[in-house]
Amino acid sequence: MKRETGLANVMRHAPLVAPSMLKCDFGNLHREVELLEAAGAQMLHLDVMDGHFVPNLSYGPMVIERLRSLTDLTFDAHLMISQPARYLDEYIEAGCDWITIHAEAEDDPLPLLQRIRDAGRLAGLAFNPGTPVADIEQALPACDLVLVMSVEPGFGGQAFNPIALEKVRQVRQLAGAEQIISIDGGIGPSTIADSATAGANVFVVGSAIFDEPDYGAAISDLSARAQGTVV
Ligand SMILES: O=C(CO)[C@H](O)[C@H](O)COP(=O)(O)O
Ligand SMILES: [Fe+2]
Repeated sequence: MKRETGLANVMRHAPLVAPSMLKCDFGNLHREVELLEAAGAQMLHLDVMDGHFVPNLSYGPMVIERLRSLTDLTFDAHLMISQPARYLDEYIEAGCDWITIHAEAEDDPLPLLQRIRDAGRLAGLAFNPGTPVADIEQALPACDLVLVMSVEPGFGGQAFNPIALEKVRQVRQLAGAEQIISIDGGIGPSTIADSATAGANVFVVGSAIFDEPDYGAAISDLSARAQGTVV
């Protein structure tokens, strides 16, 4: 199966639920990927943490490269790392399809976003709850994806910060209907519908999938809520 990295994939399937591999069983990654594929997941959100930009460590390009050999699902890499310019090529070579850097990690994200696009990947820019939309506005034309953090980055299982809803609304207004807007942190049955109404079309979900016994049921329920078919 050919991997789809283009915007068309999102628009065809929107809204998309992106399981966050921060909350999976790291001792059994192959099994987790199989379960997610069987559950109908179309992408994996890969949270890369360096213990410096955020106070937590997760995994890096070597683990992602091994995951790449296990699945054709779209890889949505969320780089919570300092100096992303220094490490970017490793994530490109590891097979990440969407690559998101943090606005707080780069004074001028434009050259990096361009490097990601030049590599044929989707270029994403993430920003924290404390960062105003005005700080990323200039970079919007260079972004295939804008990732609005609805928790402080670094850990799964945190409570959703509703400040993200207003930011999603602002980004949607500034960037238009075609923009991929992802929301990340504390997304679950009680927060996904409001996030969709605000204008998000990709929903990163860790706890609300991996804490559930049936990943397929969880993803179906969340997708239905995002589409407004469950109230
Ligand atoms: O980027 C992240 C944390 O920095 C994760 O993607 C996010 O927290 C997902 O986990 P949960 O749904 O449990 O909040
Ligand atoms: Fe994330």
